[in-house]
Amino acid sequence: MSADPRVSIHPNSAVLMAAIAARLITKLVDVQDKHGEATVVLTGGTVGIGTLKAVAESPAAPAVDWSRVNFWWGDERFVEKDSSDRNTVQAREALLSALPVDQDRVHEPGSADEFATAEDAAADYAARLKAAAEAEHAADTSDNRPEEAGELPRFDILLLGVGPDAHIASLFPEQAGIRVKDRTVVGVENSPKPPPSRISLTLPAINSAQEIWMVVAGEDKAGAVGLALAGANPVQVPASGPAGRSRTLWLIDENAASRVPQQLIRKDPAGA
Ligand SMILES: O=C(O)[C@H](O)[C@@H](O)[C@H](O)[C@H](O)COP(=O)(O)O
Repeated sequence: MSADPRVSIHPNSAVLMAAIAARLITKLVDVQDKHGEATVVLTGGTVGIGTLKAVAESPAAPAVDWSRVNFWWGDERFVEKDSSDRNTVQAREALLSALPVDQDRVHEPGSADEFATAEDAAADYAARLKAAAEAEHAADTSDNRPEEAGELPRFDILLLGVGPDAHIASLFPEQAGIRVKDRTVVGVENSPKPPPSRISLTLPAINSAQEIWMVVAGEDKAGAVGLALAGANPVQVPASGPAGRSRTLWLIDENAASRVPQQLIRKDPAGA
């Protein structure tokens, strides 16, 4: 389990999204130098999508070999595939359609015109994650190759937005999804944030990631951020649950940081 979460505070949401984009580009280049490819788990939401737009506008974006980036989503709305409500549609419009990505490496969760229920789409997404884990395991020639492939491929960076109610992905306070420990993906039928039907990685799946970046802006999130950094129970405060294997980074603006007790602001060692 990673050390305590680190916090990097930026003056406003525009600077925050540009800074996250710069970090993401650099991190993807570093991971590709080490592994030959990189895997990022994207999030929906204002900051999540705004960050992708900032990547698209960055002159440094071509430094990443986008044909060797694997894209997954932390959650998705269970609606028609081409609906503007889809996180994947918004991600394609913001960034992916402008990049030379390998479509075989873009793993979109299922949609309502492909599956009968969110639960069916969740089972399919879990199966595809497991297949990716097995392919990665088979290709691993390193000395520290694990015995078993496991259920999930290596997630190098996993981005998470946070709702005003402290939800992450589509895991909401006190709902069944945040309590699931024995599955990687769940269907959600009663999301308080519309649309109601969704697919979500579970907290154990989220916490399999090497690095988790919590990307949050706005005064309306300050309470959730304060409770999460104070270590509240993840069932009541899902944003308190994420803990990356090597790093958990809160990338927030000053408004979102406004109700975090100063002693809980453990600066990111690299500085803001
Ligand atoms: O599908 C979704 O709705 C998102 O994945 C969700 O978890 C989002 O990240 C938060 O609700 C924050 O969204 P905002 O940044 O727009 O408040």
